[in-house]
Amino acid sequence: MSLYYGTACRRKFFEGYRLLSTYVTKTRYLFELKEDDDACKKAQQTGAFYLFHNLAPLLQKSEHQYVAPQHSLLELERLLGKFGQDSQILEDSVLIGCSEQQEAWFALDLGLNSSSSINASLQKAEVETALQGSFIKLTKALFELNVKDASLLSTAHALLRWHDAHQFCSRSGQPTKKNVSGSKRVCPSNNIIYYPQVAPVVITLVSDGTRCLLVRQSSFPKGMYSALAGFCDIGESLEETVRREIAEEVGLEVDRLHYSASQHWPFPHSTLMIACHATVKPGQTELQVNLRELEAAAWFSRDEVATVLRRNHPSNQQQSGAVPFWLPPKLAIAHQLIKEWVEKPTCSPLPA
Ligand SMILES: NC(=O)C1=CN([C@@H]2O[C@H](COP(=O)(O)OP(=O)(O)OC[C@H]3O[C@@H](n4cnc5c(N)ncnc54)[C@H](O)[C@@H]3O)[C@@H](O)[C@H]2O)C=CC1
Ligand SMILES: [Mg+2]
Repeated sequence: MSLYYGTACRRKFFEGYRLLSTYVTKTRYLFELKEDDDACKKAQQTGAFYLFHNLAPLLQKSEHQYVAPQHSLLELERLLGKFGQDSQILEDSVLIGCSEQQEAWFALDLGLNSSSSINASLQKAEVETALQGSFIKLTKALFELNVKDASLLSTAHALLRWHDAHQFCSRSGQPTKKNVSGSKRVCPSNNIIYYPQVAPVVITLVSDGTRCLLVRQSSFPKGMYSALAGFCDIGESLEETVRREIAEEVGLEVDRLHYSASQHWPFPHSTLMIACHATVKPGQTELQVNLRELEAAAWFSRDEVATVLRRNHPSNQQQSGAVPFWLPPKLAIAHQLIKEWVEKPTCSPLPA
């Protein structure tokens, strides 16, 4: 390689290699913890724990924003001791990631009563006082945190909820047993393995070239419009789901579509949001809104959407009186999709 590459190129190659190496090392470490119960137990000794109570994460208020505090195993054992509990509840913790220095991160719910734990759940208010924080519902917490913590807590929430809801084998009816990391549950009577489930959902911003289509479900917060979303049916490709959802919900046929990005979304259950841009043929834009699915759907110009993005907050809407609706918050992939459309009007579509 040195024969053909100059010094700058070589440096770049090795810098790239170093970066990749850190990521690969971390990924392999997490893989080992998921597979090896003893290694995972060992990692708990030096790891950090994020705490939940009935699926609400513990947050502490710092100067300008909320932070998700970490606790060591020792601190947790002290806390449990203070409330007269033994450490068995720690068996319910789930692995959610690790730092670059290979400090493993776990999540533990102190309020859920799992079948593997003989402990009664801890009282929320007492734990909040002891830990100088508050357990805040995820629907609120996510929007108060930085992106890294929001993503970590949303993973933790999804995994804790999945374990809470899958404690019994659907074939034998017997209690299933979680492995130490929480990457699976096994039924001891028939060895069936259950893995945490994710439901794929496509979210599509439809455009006719100059306008984009925004829709409202009756369950959305008042005044909020978003892109079209829908769960993938069994047997469908993503492209087929996009075409079906758009036809079902607004009666349009997709001409072209291209993938934009994806995001894990914890509401109402764990979904993988797959975001796409789609176009319909000019002249074929008449909406036939399916009122069983949507409350409203309408075309909006780029200028209208850009204005709403600039003022995007429900309270700003009331103050100004001029903005007729608002859009999902920055954290939601719908927001990114709409922003992308406003900012990159000329991105070239691929055939559907
Ligand atoms: N992160 C973001 O930016 C956004 C996320 N979303 C999420 O997308 C998801 C899907 O959007 P919808 O328009 O509601 O989907 P949808 O158009 O497929 O309609 C929902 C209906 O689909 C059926 N369904 C089929 N498979 C389902 C499954 N695995 N789980 C639950 N219901 C299933 C149910 O009857 C449900 O009432 C929602 O969970 C919503 O939270 C929606 C908009 C923005
Ligand atoms: Mg939908």
